[in-house]
Amino acid sequence: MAKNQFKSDKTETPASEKESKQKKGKLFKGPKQSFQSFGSFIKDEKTKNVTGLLFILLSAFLLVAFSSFLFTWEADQSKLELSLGDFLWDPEIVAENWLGKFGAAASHVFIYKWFGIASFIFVVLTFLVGFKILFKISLLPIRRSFRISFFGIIFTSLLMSYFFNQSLFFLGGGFGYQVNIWLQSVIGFIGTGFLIIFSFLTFLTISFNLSFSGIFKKNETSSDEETIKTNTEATAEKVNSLHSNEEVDLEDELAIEDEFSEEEMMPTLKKESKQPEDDEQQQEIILEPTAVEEKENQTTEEDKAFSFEVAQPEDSSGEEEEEVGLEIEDPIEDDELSDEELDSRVAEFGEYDPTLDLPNYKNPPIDILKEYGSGSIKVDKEELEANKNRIVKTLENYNIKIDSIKATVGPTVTLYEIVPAPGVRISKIKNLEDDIALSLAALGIRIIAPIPGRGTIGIEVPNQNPDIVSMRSVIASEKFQTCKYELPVVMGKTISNETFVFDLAKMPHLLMAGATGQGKSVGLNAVLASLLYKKHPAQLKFVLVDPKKVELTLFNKIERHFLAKLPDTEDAIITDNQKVINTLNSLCIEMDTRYELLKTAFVRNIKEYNTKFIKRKLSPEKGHKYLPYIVVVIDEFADLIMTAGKEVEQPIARIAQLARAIGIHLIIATQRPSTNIITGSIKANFPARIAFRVTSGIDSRTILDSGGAEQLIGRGDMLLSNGSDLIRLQCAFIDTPEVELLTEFIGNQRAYPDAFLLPEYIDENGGGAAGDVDLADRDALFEDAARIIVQHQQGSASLLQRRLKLGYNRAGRIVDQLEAAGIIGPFEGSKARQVLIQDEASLEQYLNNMD
Ligand SMILES: Nc1ncnc2c1ncn2[C@@H]1O[C@H](COP(=O)(O)OP(=O)(O)OP(=O)(O)O)[C@@H](O)[C@H]1O
Repeated sequence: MAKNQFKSDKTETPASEKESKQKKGKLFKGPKQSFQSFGSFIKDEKTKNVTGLLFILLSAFLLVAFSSFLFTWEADQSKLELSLGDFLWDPEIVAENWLGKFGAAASHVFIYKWFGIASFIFVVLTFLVGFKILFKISLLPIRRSFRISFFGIIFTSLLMSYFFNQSLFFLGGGFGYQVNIWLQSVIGFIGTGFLIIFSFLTFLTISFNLSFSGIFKKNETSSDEETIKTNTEATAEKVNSLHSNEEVDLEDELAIEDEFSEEEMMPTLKKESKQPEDDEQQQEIILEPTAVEEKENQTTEEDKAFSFEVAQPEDSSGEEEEEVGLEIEDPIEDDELSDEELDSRVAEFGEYDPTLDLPNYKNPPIDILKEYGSGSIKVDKEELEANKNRIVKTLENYNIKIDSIKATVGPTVTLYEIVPAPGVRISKIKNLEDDIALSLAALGIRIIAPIPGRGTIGIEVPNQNPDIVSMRSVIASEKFQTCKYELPVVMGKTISNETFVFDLAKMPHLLMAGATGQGKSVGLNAVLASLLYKKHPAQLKFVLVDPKKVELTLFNKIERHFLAKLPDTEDAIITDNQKVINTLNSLCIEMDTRYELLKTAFVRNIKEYNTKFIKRKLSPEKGHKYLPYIVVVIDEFADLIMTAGKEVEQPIARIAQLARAIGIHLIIATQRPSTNIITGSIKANFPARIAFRVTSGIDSRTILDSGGAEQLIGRGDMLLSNGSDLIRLQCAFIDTPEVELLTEFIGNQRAYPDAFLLPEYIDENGGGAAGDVDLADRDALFEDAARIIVQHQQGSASLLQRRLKLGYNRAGRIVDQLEAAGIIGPFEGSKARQVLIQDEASLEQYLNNMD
């Protein structure tokens, strides 16, 4: 195997160590040659193929023989009652079974004498084994299938004999018959029945984790809003009782993780995605052609040139972007298990399912959210007509002729799309942008000249009766429910009334700005709610920074489900500056550790890493673990930058620059979008920006690099820029009581014992430098650490953390000691330290001399 070769190429010692490791635990110990050659015969590919074929043939043989037995058993029975030897070898005797005497004899033994029709399970088992050997594919987990089959055979045999012990004796077979007779003599017919039921339920409980507690529970996702409210009133009681049990239960669940059936391993998200959606259809507006025709009949010649059309909504969901990944240099360590061994591990235990940490966790039901507005758009024909006339007239005043005009009605604004007459230059209209806006004299008019890629001119005019886009309607939309994004966010609706969903993982960070009271907090809540509706606590963690201590406080209820915090801190929601600085630096450490993990796993990004981990291709013994996404939300960013300045800007810029591949995403919100807050380095790393209404064109340019946000009408009217495109959206509305219900629903469920702990960060200024290290007082693991560092030729604390299972502090101290001892070089920023000793022999000598 190439991977193993790499390791053995590198140094001799690890290779021989590894060989001995590989041999350990194998069937034949000791150096005996004959065993080894027998072993290699068994492992030979041809032997495996022939064995696989034999098993499949055997399975086919048994299937045909057993099936035939059901029809021919009576005919063959009398002959078989002779001795088996006579039956097989006497040429006078002819068997009716389709597979002759062998078929008759095999079925007689399996079905009649042993287990009755349960013997068909042997057909399945032999097939599974044969298929696995031949194609190296496990159709079902083998060991588990054997376990279940063992019980299945015994149980079916008993059950069949219990019911058919007279008439159709063979259904239960000799085993079932004898055991039934004995049981019925001991505990009677009814008692035997009870025993069979009991053993069946016990089997289900053990093998499939059958839960009786769920049987009478009502289905929470389908319950109506009333019930949810009542449930939440009973919160305190439930929480208390939950808390007292949860740690023990959690451990139990983790211990039996591998015993879960495949159904139970399905993520809980699926339930939500089935909810029917109808909003999209409702809100598609089609101006009836007849109405237009009627109108046309009444209009003048000139008017005939203009008609209203409603554009078909286009799919504006985030396009697939190419993943930006990390470059992989030399591999450091390899997987010591072969592909086959890995496959069999997956076959045996099933894929790793992170959601089994909290298997009963339910995503919030949609009923928690309220429906605002009508949910459908009423087109006011008069309004459309009046606006059209005003636009045409205004343009005429500037001598601009148009060919056609069509209207697309959105929830809060209507887009009038104009095709200018031939010869009219778009630049002319562009120059008159402000004058036209002034002539139309309405707040919120935005002129897009030209609409990118279309060569038409757009004029957005606010609707007189805007409709509220409720969070409920967009969460329920099919687009959101069925989207397979890593971090799906449903922000609201586009101008063509289409639900707008994007993948935060691809953005990969978000900057949100807007003057006070224009919908920023609602927007943040919409982002958080979207993620909470789709993700399991094992898949996502939030770091929440809220200097105002009001906006995000509601989310403290979900601390032990979804929040991340520094070790030894009380509250997960961060409100003071020093803690923000420590947390951001801690995230940088987390980022470095994750990069290390990705590198050792030979993958480019978190998605690939987790996929590999789920397939059990990364061993937790080597420090690998399932990595949840981390979304960092910083509200009131301006306050933070004003007080902490560079100290926060630097780690933020670093995370923004590098964290995409390892699943850390930033959302920064600010009221004051001035250039000293949204600095160049921040802007450069935040291609995705959202602007709610701002007070000036300058602010708009600071956020979006273009004007327009000052023309918005507020109340969630927003512009989203993703690099090149600028999209106008109506943000979905979610009110505080809804957020409260949402967090309560999650908070009331069983949780992790604590919030997700980020790595400890020691303030450089407070920490001791390598110069202060007392080498006489070396850490007990100093020598082991030195060996690991020299073996890998990589001086990093995170390597030690993983290899020696150390906390960040202790690993950091050992690194300082290694530096003081001259084994590694000084700190070099984000790069690993240089290792000053080249091989293990020199190191051993060096360590001896140290003593
Ligand atoms: N998407 C929306 N749809 C309808 N109304 C909205 C929407 N967003 C906000 N509003 C209205 O605007 C009000 C203010 O919104 P929000 O609290 O989000 O503003 P803000 O920008 O966060 O203000 P501040 O910065 O002062 O906290 C809300 O109470 C609501 O009435």
